[in-house]
Amino acid sequence: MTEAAALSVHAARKAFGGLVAVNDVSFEVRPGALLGLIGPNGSGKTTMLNLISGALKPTAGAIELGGERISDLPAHRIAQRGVARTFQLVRMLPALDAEENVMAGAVFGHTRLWGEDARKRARDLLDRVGLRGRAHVPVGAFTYIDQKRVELARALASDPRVLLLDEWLAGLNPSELKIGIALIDELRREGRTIIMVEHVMDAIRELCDRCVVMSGGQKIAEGGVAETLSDPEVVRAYLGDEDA
Ligand SMILES: Nc1ncnc2c1ncn2[C@@H]1O[C@H](COP(=O)(O)OP(=O)(O)OP(=O)(O)O)[C@@H](O)[C@H]1O
Repeated sequence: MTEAAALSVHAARKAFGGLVAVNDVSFEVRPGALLGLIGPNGSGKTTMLNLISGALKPTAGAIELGGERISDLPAHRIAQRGVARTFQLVRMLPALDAEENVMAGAVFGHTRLWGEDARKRARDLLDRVGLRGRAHVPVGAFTYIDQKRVELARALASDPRVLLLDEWLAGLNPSELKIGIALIDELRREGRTIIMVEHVMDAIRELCDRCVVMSGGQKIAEGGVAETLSDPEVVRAYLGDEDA
């Protein structure tokens, strides 16, 4: 890897029996960059995020965070080193209120805070994602976009070095989508390092510095967004039927 990479993936491979879901994929993310990870359904994107976060162990290859190998570590250690994520299907503790859910991120993640410090961080982040005054509502009572906001706040609560967003914009209506894109844009502007798996191409075009395209487990293209999205192989493998 180059010295400057925040995260680097070296020939990562994940096989589920005979199915190679991620097939020797390599890429890097520079500090402060927002990388889009795109590709058709089943191309291996979520598996790639699972390898980075440690939810799955690579069959081969390695992943480094700031030059240190993390791919041998269990998921909770990777979280402590500074990788936080949101999930394709929101995962939270529905009986707990928003503040408690976000505090959980502060307590278990990278920059560990306790007690009042964690509570203050949680309140600030809830304000930040647009949930001022709703800290004590159980998240089970929230609308879908508001649950997504809580999940984002939870992921941010540990001040992660790399944030992984797995289709965070999926399922939002057009006006919610604008709000969601603006929120991610704010994170980008404040210099967060982000990898976003996303099918919403407008968001990829608007937000990402670069993108990596996967198809059938392999990386088929990588580069600046405009040039990558006009690559004939990308259009054939993905955009032809998804972005018409
Ligand atoms: N735990 C697992 N066991 C077996 N096969 C799996 C497992 N997880 C994923 N797969 C398979 O690996 C392939 C890649 O799946 P993955 O979810 O990573 O794709 P994706 O690009 O994220 O798709 P989508 O855009 O639909 O979310 C698929 O064929 C999927 O069925």
